[in-house]
Amino acid sequence: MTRPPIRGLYAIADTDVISVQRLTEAVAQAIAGGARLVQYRNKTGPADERERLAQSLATVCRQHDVLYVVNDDADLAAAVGADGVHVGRDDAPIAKVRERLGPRRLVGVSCYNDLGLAVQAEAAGADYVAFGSFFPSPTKPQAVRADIDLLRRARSRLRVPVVAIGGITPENGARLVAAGADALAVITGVFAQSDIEAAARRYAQLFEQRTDETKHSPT
Ligand SMILES: Cc1ncc(COP(=O)(O)OP(=O)(O)O)c(N)n1
Ligand SMILES: Cc1ncsc1CCOP(=O)(O)O
Ligand SMILES: [Mg+2]
Repeated sequence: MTRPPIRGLYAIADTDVISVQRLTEAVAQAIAGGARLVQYRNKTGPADERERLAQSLATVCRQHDVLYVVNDDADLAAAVGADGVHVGRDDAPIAKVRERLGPRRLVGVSCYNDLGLAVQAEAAGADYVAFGSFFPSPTKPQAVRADIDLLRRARSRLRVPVVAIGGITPENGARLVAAGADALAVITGVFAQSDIEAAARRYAQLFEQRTDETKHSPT
């Protein structure tokens, strides 16, 4: 089966934002709203709970043919049959993760505001790179800030898909898509909302229109 493309709403299900009791249902709602990728981000839970939830989200994502990525932990990603793992500067190096997961699973890499890091990540075998935070993030207020122009430069320099993250709303997200973001990674804007499905739909709609800056009017 061919894998869906890395494009659209990338919903990050963070257990600091959504309770473990509601997590699986919340992810199902985000998918119903149009999320095309899901990441499981659990920085604090005990090991048995982390694994149980990782498995539960794997099942929901598989049922809906949505890409499923585990944050930080390649062993957990492999254990639950996830599509891939996302790693940053405090996590295992790309080569180690690739060795652990083999050639078929996705490896996503945080590149913050650094195009050079992304060029290196692509050369090292990353399947996508992520930049941000583009806006103040309620989840990671101390995150380094990235400039929207970075997306344009990344788009023209890289072949791998480019993900934007950090404080993204349906309003400010349109500018990121227009500048070349293939996917918008969102926590608060989806999972801290009372109607998760409706919130997800507003992001998904940003990918339904052709918003890129090369768009031209008919002559
Ligand atoms: C899609 C996406 N982009 C960036 C991050 C951040 O990863 P990292 O820098 O490793 O920070 P933590 O999320 O682990 O705190 C991400 N998780 N997903
Ligand atoms: C994990 C991460 N890395 C940079 S910002 C961020 C958090 C994004 O969450 P939110 O969508 O709530 O700003
Ligand atoms: Mg990490």
